[in-house]
Amino acid sequence: VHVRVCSSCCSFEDYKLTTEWLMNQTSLRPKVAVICGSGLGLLADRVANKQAFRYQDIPNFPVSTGESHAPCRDMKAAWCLGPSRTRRVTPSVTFPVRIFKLMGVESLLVTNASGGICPDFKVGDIMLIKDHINLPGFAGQHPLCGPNDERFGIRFPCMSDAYSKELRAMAMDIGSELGCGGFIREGVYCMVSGPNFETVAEARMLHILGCDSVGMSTIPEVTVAKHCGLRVLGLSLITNKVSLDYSREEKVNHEEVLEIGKMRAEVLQKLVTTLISCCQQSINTH
Ligand SMILES: O=P(O)(O)O[C@H]1O[C@H](CO)[C@@H](O)[C@H]1O
Ligand code: HPA
Repeated sequence: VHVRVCSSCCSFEDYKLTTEWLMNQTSLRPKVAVICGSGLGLLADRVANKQAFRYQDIPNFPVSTGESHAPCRDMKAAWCLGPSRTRRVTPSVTFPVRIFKLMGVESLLVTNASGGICPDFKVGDIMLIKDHINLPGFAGQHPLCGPNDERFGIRFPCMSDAYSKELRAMAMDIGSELGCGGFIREGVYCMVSGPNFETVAEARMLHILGCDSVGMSTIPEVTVAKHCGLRVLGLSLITNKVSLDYSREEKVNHEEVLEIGKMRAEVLQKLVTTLISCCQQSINTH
């Protein structure tokens, strides 16, 4: 398995080859792409007009190496990346994002599971990601490290508006129409590298830093998407409450994360499918 160290480790020709291969395999040209988080693979089941590819069949695509902490996710449906065995800090997770861009995608919907830090959040809430803190990025694990390819974007991209305000407003409206406005929130997502869940001291630090939820993914994809000019919407399902208190007995585990994903699958499916058509419409009318 060839694991790329950062997005610049692939040449533009590598990206082009993969794009051309995919475009020769399908006549579908979606404008919206979706990346599914842990336990959220069912989102792909509702995609109409599906054509599925296995990662290992796609030239240059990062291949998953195992059950956990693997560098990529399965491709479940057209321009819809299925859930990981966990995508995290390994930068090859961003390879598909540039392929989306070259294939004509304009908006990216990312979903993930995360632990709620904001005391007001409840398990099962859906947090629209308003902003993020890229902790691995601070430590030098950044998907845009290395030489910059101007054909994708500029050397020093602005990230202050990484998550589209317009798409967030659209998600809020759709959520209310679908009757789930009561558990849609907005907040700041923080990425840690994992794979362990946070200690109480770490969780307290994240709280002080202004994080509303914490997970181990998404920011590399969003950073690369923003760099190459995609509009991004991030939906984070709060699957557990992060312990900010030593007296709390409950212990978080991955099974619980997947379980809550299943519990919210139907609502998220409806939300995401409606969002896809509204995004598509807003692109068509621009
Ligand atoms: O971010 P996604 O892939 O949804 O997965 C989340 O769930 C896993 C932990 O249970 C971690 O990988 C965390 O990042
Ligand atoms: N911490 C980090 N990642 C997570 C969590 C969490 O509590 N829940 C789901 N993904």
